[in-house]
Amino acid sequence: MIRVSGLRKTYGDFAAVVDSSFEVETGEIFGVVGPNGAGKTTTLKMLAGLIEPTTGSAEVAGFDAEDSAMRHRLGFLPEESPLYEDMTPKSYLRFFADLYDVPRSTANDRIAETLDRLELEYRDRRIGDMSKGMKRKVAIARSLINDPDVLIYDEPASGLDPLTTNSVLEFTRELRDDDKTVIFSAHNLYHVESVCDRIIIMNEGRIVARGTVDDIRAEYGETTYHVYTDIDLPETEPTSDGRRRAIVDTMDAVESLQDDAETAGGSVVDIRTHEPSLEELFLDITGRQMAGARTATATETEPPVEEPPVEPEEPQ
Ligand SMILES: Nc1ncnc2c1ncn2[C@@H]1O[C@H](COP(=O)(O)OP(=O)(O)OP(=O)(O)O)[C@@H](O)[C@H]1O
Repeated sequence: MIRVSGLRKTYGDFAAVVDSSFEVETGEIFGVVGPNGAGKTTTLKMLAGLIEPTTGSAEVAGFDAEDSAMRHRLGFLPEESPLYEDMTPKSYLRFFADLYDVPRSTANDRIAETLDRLELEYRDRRIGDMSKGMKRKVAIARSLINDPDVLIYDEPASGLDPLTTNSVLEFTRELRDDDKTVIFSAHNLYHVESVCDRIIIMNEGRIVARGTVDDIRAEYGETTYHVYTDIDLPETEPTSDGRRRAIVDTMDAVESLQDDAETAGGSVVDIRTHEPSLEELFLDITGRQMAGARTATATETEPPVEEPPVEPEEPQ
């Protein structure tokens, strides 16, 4: 449904997106994550045909992203989406339906169904008098008014209360059942992990990891074992609930702790495996890269070490 190949965007000498390639299947929810300035919004805008790539190509729903025909197959929800505050949700959505030439009766049915699914209350209220969560729901309904195949959601649930956040995330998950393809970008990685089938992690314009969260965990993460003892050992630290715990990364280390506890007259009372969350993987992958970049820069800019002058050898 989406095919991105060698996409690159430069502003003068600065590369915001570098050689980005990925594919997204129909019905998939595909996450784009990365730290501030990683190139996520630039990527989403190139997919939405709002920014022209410097090189490379993006194909969306069978069209080149720059082809205006693609816009009819796309619903784009930008991070900031100002609405016409004096309109009611219904009149606002009808207005957008007209722009897409959706017949009035189809539009009315679609608006009612989408607002029902989003559980939007007070539909006759002026948008300007609505809460932030209600406004976001109206913007989401707008993204669906043309019944698009592809949705691009940039921070759909940012700044919403937990209840509204859950409802927006659940709504996004359900889009999969309608065979919609969703590109989903958010800084809250628990949201990303709970919604997305596959993700890319971007850093400084490049894709630095890709796959399911499990794939990324298998490639970059490390399972650790949290071993609790009923006796104080040099390897253990006190926990906030008054127990003693050691964190180790091999089963041999777990067995060695069991031996040490028994030798000291105690025992291991609990062992828990800990798989890194997407948040931990993200911090590890991007943190490692930034540390690598710092080391490289330091090496490049370090002044050459001055050699002590070589004393001429005394003739024998
Ligand atoms: N029009 C522009 N001119 C110059 N630089 C730009 C322009 N648009 C974006 N950039 C730069 O490109 C880089 C990537 O920006 P982008 O907005 O894509 O990042 P992002 O990953 O979406 O970040 P955030 O999470 O903060 O929204 C940033 O360093 C940004 O300053």
